[in-house]
Amino acid sequence: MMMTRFTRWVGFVNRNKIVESSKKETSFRRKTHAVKMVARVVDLRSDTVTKPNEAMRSAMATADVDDDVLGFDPTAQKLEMEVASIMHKDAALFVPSGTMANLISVMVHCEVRGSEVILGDNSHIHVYENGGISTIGGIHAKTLPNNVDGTMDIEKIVKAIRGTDGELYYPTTRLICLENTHANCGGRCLSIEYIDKVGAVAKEYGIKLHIDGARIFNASVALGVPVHRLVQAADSVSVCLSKGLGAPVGSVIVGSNEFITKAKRLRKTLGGGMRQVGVLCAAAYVALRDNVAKLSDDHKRAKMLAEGLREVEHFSVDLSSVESNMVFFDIRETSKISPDRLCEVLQERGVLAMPASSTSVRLVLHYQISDSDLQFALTCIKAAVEQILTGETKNGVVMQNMISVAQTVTV
Ligand SMILES: Cc1ncc(COP(=O)(O)O)c(C=O)c1O
Ligand SMILES: C[C@@H](O)[C@H](N)C(=O)O
Repeated sequence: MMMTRFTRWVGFVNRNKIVESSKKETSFRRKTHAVKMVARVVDLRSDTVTKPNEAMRSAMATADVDDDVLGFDPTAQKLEMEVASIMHKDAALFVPSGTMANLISVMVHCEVRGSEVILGDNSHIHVYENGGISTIGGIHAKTLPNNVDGTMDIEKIVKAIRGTDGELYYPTTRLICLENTHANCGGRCLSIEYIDKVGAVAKEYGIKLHIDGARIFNASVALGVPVHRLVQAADSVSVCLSKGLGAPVGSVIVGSNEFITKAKRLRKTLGGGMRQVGVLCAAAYVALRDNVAKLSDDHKRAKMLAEGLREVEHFSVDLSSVESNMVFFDIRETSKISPDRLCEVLQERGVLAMPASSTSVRLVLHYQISDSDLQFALTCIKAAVEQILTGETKNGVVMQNMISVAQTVTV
């Protein structure tokens, strides 16, 4: 399960981060720190790894701010109005994370005790958000199988809906959650037709539709559909600005005025009411303004990467599944190469990647990955496979791009 591997892998990367030795050496070499530096790091672990660019930092430094709890922060309000307008929804609310955005959205829709939400068994809300909708929201999750394209069978959704007129022992379904693009299904895009059909089911049964739109702009660009049309059927959407758009922090929830009013109160309850939050919103505004247009390049590079990976005989890549900025590839068991080992060797070579399962690896493109980074990563991947197959030891290998720099520090 990616979650377990993901957590383990993050721990591995942190433990092995090549950092300047802080220990003052007492030996004759004490004036010298041997710092193993990797001259270049290409980070393909996720699109959450982007760092704020100069325009974002400058906007943060000069942001017009005020107390967003006692009144409103002008920059937060500007961002919220912009996102609401783009999504063609009444209102919007800035929150610190996509996880909180989803939790608040589900809790508002399912505010009556005994509520049930229908969601995918491979959805981010179900797999990676600590079960917050249950542990904090007291909401019952009814999971349905996610298909490889990120959808859930509509017939199964209809069958799963339990109304207020149900048996005394049934919870009441009040919400359906979709995810677009779908992270664990390889960044696949849910079509307008599918979303509209699910929306029609929700309306027919008097329940709500929430879209986890952490990468909704990726879906919009990949499908060539305006984002507001893609979310038209949704009662609420959580939009991550800190993924492919590259903001350092933050998501925005959009919905009706009534929904956002309730969401704002719940955000405070959950500790998400922030004071001069305009510092963060200023960067998010730059991300929204500048980076949507760059997403198509990420998608192109994802396809180029997938094509390059197909040249490695031990890998299998389904090119048709690469619809946005993610590439998942399988490693053939006959190769005896494990995803963990491959990612470990790649890290030594300056490429960061994430195991997705016991047989697959995930690579995620973002606007801070260049064409040259892509070629470098492919070269390192092929070299890493060769290294593992030939059993060369770490010491015996001239680590490509690995340099040792003796840094003399006068103590
Ligand atoms: C599909 C999806 N939804 C929600 C989230 C949660 O966002 P955050 O990490 O900001 O809590 C993520 C990843 O982070 C995601 O990939
Ligand atoms: C793993 C997950 O939480 C994160 N959203 C990612 O896709 O990297």
